[in-house]
Amino acid sequence: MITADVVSFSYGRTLVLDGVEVAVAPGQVVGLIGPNGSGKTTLLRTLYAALTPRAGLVALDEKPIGDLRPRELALRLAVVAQEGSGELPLTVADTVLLGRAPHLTTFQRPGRGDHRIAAAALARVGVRHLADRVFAGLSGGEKQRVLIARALAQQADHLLLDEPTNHLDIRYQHEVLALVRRLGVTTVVVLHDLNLAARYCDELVLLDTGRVAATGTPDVVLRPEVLEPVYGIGVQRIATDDGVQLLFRPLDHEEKPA
Ligand SMILES: Nc1ncnc2c1ncn2[C@@H]1O[C@H](COP(=O)(O)OP(=O)(O)OP(=O)(O)O)[C@@H](O)[C@H]1O
Repeated sequence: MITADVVSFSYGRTLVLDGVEVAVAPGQVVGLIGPNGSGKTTLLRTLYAALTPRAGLVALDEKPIGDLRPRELALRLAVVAQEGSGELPLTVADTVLLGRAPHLTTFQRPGRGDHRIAAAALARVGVRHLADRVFAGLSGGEKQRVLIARALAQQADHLLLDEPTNHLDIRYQHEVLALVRRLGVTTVVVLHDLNLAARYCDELVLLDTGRVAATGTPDVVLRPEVLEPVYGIGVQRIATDDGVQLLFRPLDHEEKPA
């Protein structure tokens, strides 16, 4: 379980998170949604201790995250961040093997079991054929899938993902999020696509300029009266055989005479 308890954070004097509360129950997939600059990435970074809140507490199973040693944290929490993993001249196979590092002692090399786990992680995101390629030479979508494979190889019981569907084609947007759901690990995922959020998240946290504007199931949060004031866009909600779908229209356009 991961919780953010009345978390505030500032970059310099600018308050970017203001008393944010998030609680992710074991095995739950919680989506962080909200407009550009609303604080999603900043919140995610406080959840994996890359940023220290100015006030409030982030805890993993009720233990303050700041009290966990880096290796302990890496065994519990896998992260697929926006900033990627640098441009080290590593092969894809070696990049994914890095996910095994927290399971090894300082001078221990990955063993056969680690290679098997890394290969299985690559297969799960459909990029096993890229194993011998250099990571830096991959397309954006291929890189994204490899970074997700690295997180899977880490076998942590918490997973934090910042826009994991960025760069992915439509099929892999769904495959990756369906896979995340199937993993059954406690997950926080930043998503821009609200229809993906509707389909794959148990709960959503809607941020608006650093505050929680709404929280609850997709059915509760993804309503025109909730979304329109936050995003400033017209929202139509349609019930289909396949669940709720949202359609969007620019408000300005509608208000202007033809
Ligand atoms: N390193 C930084 N220094 C100063 N301000 C920052 C820094 N990183 C982010 N900010 C500001 O903090 C606010 C929240 O940014 P954040 O990246 O968390 O938003 P976001 O919701 O993830 O946005 P997006 O949807 O555009 O990715 C923004 O106003 C942003 O300009």
